Parts: sequence; structure tokens; C-alpha cells
Amino acid sequence: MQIRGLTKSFAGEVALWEADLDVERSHVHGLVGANGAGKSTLIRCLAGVTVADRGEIRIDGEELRQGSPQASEHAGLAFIHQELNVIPHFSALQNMLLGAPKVTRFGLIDWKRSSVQARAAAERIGIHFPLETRVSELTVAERWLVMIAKAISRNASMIAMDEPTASLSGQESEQLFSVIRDLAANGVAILYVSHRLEEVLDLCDRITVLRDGRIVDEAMRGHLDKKGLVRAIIGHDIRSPEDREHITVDRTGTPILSVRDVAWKQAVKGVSFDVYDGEVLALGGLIGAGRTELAHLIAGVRRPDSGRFELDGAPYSPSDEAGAIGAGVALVPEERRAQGLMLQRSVGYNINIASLDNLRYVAGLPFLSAAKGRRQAERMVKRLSIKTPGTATRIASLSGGNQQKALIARWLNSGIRLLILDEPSRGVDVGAREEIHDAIRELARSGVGIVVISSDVEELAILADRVLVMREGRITGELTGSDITEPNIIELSYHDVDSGKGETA
Ligand SMILES: Nc1ncnc2c1ncn2[C@@H]1O[C@H](COP(=O)(O)OP(=O)(O)OP(=O)(O)O)[C@@H](O)[C@H]1O
Repeated sequence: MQIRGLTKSFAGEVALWEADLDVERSHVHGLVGANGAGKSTLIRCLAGVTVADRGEIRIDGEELRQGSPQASEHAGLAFIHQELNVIPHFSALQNMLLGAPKVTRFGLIDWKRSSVQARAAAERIGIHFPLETRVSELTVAERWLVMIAKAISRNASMIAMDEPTASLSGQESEQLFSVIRDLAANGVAILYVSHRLEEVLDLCDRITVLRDGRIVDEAMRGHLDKKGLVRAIIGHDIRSPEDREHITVDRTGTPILSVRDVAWKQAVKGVSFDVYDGEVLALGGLIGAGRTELAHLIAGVRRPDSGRFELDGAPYSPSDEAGAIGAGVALVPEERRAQGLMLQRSVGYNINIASLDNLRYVAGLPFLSAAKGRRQAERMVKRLSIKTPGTATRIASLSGGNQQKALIARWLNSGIRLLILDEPSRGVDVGAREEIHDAIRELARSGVGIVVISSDVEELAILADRVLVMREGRITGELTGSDITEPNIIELSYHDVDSGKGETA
């Protein structure tokens, strides 16, 4: 595939500028860049959902008709997005057949032939579960395999993947990589978009770096290391886990939050811990260990079956999320688009909605102060380098990572007591990740209780003062300071609480 001079602006703002790119068969081609650099815009042009202002795309020498998803699919391009486009209550097979090309001479879908092709594709990439399984019963990793099989059942010559490992464990990621390598070895071109730079360096044969809509670097495997890649993406270096300072937290007073013997269904099995003033407490472990469920219980999304909470030494039992927020406990969820953002509203509105500081009282009645709100939102946009034309811009038009930053900004000035962040840096670039970490740490040092859930061990090592590792609904161990290392976390993630022994992964 050849891309030449691809250019796209939105309301005068350049999203992609004169992009030239060759994506070759049998190659895994990494596409990286900061939030808002133009990666999705490029992919959307290829997918036919955005029409470029100018430039051309050629597939095997033939020019692609832009603006038509059908033309893109017909040309052999397939796209798998992070928010997997699946219908959960349909089976894997039904999902694979959705939108199947019409192949009979009457213009109808040839179900039989499509099913045979789908099953062959599933076998080819080593799917071992029955294709009759409902997608809602599959893990995220298995859903990715279904979507990949769907693409190859339609003879895709190029598959673009957007952050495939964002919700996968290390082991699942490795399995996916071996499928990707195998596809490339069989002549498929893979366009791989990710903010996880280690895996990009490990997996990709060639890497293209976008910055502010322009291609600023392109390198073959082995010609770029992580430091060089970070510099190409954000223009400067970032701190490594070794550079961080460990502080001593006083854990003798009344904790901000106490969790005692909390249980919910099979997901959380009698968990107890405390969160102290000044510390960043993290929950580590494998996906499915019960961390998100625990966060939901603390934040009032669900009610525990048993156990209790205390906030600043007083009983705390929120009946719902609003009750939790009222008591000063907020959650930045994992699924931010679905659960956190008001996509129709502006950046400023989304940032300010939780801030009581913006209320002015006139004759005893509360009013939102527009000017104060705007100034505060502008401060936050600057502090977290949120890429947006202004605070009045609709948040839906921001790139995914910038939406995430706005959601975090919402709580930074809100005067809350405890903030829970579920995978705070998923989908954000390396530079933004550092800015978010600084903001979280500052919040903790200012006396707000912080609980962070992260599956990214490096993130835990950089950010957390204390890590509680969970497995199958229980806490299997606690790590502090320089003991927060990848091997220690992995060991505890596989630790069997009942037998007191670690299991081999
Ligand atoms: N529909 C739209 N309307 C207005 N601006 C848009 C639209 N889509 C994208 N943009 C802007 O184009 C720029 C590039 O965005 P894009 O989504 O391509 O970035 P990205 O590299 O995919 O970022 P991320 O890593 O955060 O997903 C951003 O400044 C974004 O705000």
C-alpha cells in the first residue's frame, strides 16, 4: 500500500499533513505518535470513513476510492479498533459473518460459503473455542482473535490494529503477537498502532512516527531504541523507574479509606486494606483479578454483599455513584467513553462539571461562574497539555488520549477526598502519561487519597508508593518502595492464597 501526500484538516486545524507512507506485505508496520498526532485520522482515511482533503492511497498500484468503507474492504483493507465492534449476544461465528460480502448471483449472502471460510480462518489462527460461543462469554483476547479471523476470512491483505494489547495480560499479548507474526509471515501487511513502545520495538519491522500530523521519523527494526522513539514522539526524554524518589509515608494516623472484609459475588472475596494521606496506593495483578469490581464497590457503582468501608474514620456506605461523589469519592473508569465523558458537551464543561469551586452564591443561590470555569478549564488544558483548539470545543472531536486527560483534569480541582483511577494511562502517549502521573502524585501529596489500578508494571514502579497485588478476588501481597518491581508483582499475581504457594504461569 502506498500513501502519498495525504492531508486532512478539521476546521482549519491540521490533523494530517502531506503524509507519505509505504506499508508492505509481510511486514508489521508500527504507527506511533502522541495523542492527537494524527494516527486515527490516517487510519480513518484508509477505512473510508474520513475523506482526505488531498492525497492518494494506492493498493497494489490501484488508486483507492476514498470515502467509501465498502471500497476499502473490497481493496483488502481491514480495521480492528480498540473498542471492538462486536455484538456481545451474537456468537463468534455470527459476528464474523456480519456484513459478509454478497456472493451469490442473486446478490445475497452465501451463508454456507461464508461459514466455511470463517471456520477455516479461525482454524488458521489457532482459535480453540467453539465458534458458537457467545462473544459476551469470550475474553477480550479471544474477541481480538475473532476479529482477526473475520478479516482473514475475507482475504484482507492489510489489517490495521488500534491498541490491541490495551486490555490484555502479558501472556495474552504474547499469544496475539505470535498470531500477528504468523500472519505477516504469510504475506499479510499489519499496521499496528500502539502507545506501548516496548512492544512496538519488539514486534514491528518498521516504525513510522507522527507528530502534529507530520511524519517525523521512520526506522527499520533495530535502528531505533526506546529513548530515540520517545524523543521522536514527544521531542524530549521521560523519567525511568530508577529516577524516581521514594518518600516515606506516615501510616499511623486515621486512614482516609478503610476497607474491611469486603466481598462481592465471586469477584471480591473478603478484602481489607487502608489508604493513607499522602500516598499513591496501587492495585496490581492480572486482568480479571477483581480490581475493577473492588473499585466499583468503593465508588458506589455496586454494593458489597458483605464487609464495610470507613472514610476518615466514619462509616461510609454509598448507595450509588452520586452518593459516593457526595461523600467525596470519585472514580475515573476504564471505559471512559461509555462511562465518564459527556461527548456532546465542550471540553470546558467536561472538565468543570465536578468542580464546586465554580459555584458563586447570589442571594444564597448557587450559580456556575462562567468566567471562573473557563479560566480553570484553560489552566487544566495547559497543565495536562490537552490538545484542543479551545475549551469550547466539543470533546467528541478530541483524540482518545486527550479525552482521557480531560476526564482526569475533571477531578484534579474538584475538592474530593478519594480518587480511584482505573488504568489511567491506557491510550495516552508517553509524555501525557508523565504529566498525568505528576498530577496524580501532586494530588496525593496534597492530602487526597489515591487508588490506582494498573496492569502496566512499569507504571506501577514509576507511580505507586505501595502496591497491593490481587489474584482471584484476594490480596496476595503488598510491596513498597524499591520492592515494586516487575518480577515481584508477577510472582504475587500468580500467588495461590489458599496453598500459600506461587503457581507457575
Ligand atoms: N472529527 C473531528 N473534528 C475535529 N477535529 C478532529 C476530528 N477528528 C480528529 N480531530 C483532530 O485531529 C487531530 C488528530 O487526531 P487523531 O484522532 O488522528 O489523533 P491520534 O494520533 O489518533 O491520537 P490518540 O493517540 O489520542 O488516539 C487532533 O487534534 C483531533 O482533535
